[in-house]
Amino acid sequence: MAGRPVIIWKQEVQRLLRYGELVPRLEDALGKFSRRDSAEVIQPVRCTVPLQKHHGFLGSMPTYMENDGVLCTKLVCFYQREAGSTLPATQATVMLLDPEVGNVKAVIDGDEITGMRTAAVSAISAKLLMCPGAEVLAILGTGQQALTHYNVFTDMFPFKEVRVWSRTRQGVERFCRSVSGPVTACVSVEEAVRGADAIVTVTRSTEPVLFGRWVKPGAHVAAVGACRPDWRELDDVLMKEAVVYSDSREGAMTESGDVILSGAEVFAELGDVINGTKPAHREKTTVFKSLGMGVEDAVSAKLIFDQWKAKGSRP
Ligand SMILES: NC(=O)C1=CN([C@@H]2O[C@H](COP(=O)(O)OP(=O)(O)OC[C@H]3O[C@@H](n4cnc5c(N)ncnc54)[C@H](O)[C@@H]3O)[C@@H](O)[C@H]2O)C=CC1
Ligand SMILES: O=C(O)C1=NCCCC1
Repeated sequence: MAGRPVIIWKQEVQRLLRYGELVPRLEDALGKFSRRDSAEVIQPVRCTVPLQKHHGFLGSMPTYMENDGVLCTKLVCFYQREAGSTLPATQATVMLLDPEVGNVKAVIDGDEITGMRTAAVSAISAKLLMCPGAEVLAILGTGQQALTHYNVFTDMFPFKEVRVWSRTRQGVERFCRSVSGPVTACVSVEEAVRGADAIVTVTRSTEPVLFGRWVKPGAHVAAVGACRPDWRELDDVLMKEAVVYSDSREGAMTESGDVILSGAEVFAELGDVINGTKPAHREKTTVFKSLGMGVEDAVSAKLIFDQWKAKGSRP
């Protein structure tokens, strides 16, 4: 019989997961996903159950990577919170299973994984699609994802200025206090994004907050929020003018209001660019529409579990 699953809590995940190791594994996983070889990766579009009374959704994200011996699923609840709510926008748990026997090997806190792997994939999109010599980054939103995006973007790229905008002054002030590097607080989205080379949208908005008329031609946008078919963060002008990339074409066509409601075409997946089967249009305005994928959680969970076994849990 299989032993009991190990439980890996948030502090352990924070100790074990490092962008330097995570980013190359995510690039590899995105490439494998886009090859659509079912002997390599099986990852359906997220199955979502509405939690109508609570204005939320339960998402189930199973993934099997046969050659890597990884069987994993994430359960994530995400909500449309009232302005001012102190409850989290998302809560996640990741389970790593033994594909041969079927037992759960590890139950891992999913919040840190979701924060770090989402930001790391956005940074990969910028690595592939942002114009060379980018100097200004703008972040719209000041929650969990804003923080992980700030950390990995400033780690991977030499921005001269990072601007941040939130709906509330308190949100921006809290964010500025929580980051370890320089940041410029902005009072409007327009002020934050005018002239920016890279823009990250990490809000819970269900209406467009970023308008194409403010976006510098050639800028790269990583659009992370609005993960329901009737939710928006970007307007039609931006969606139609930009070359649109996504993590999963099927995911974008099923879950992204920005893609579905604007009628924009998804030009390529990030994995297609990584595999060299589609070009990276760095010279054009680009949008990476992120929905989040099970393969990203699966490689993160394997990395954490392998590290946990090698280094042991903290006494
Ligand atoms: N693409 C992906 O893989 C993932 C996407 N997400 C999505 O990313 C977004 C941000 O997530 P977290 O940072 O965890 O949430 P959070 O609740 O920590 O932060 C959300 C931010 O959005 C702001 N906000 C809320 N309503 C707004 C509105 N109507 N207009 C403008 N700003 C508004 C809040 O003030 C806050 O600054 C959410 O939409 C979430 O569902 C989260 C995880 C993974
Ligand atoms: O991939 C994820 O994890 C999520 N994506 C969309 C919103 C909630 C979490």
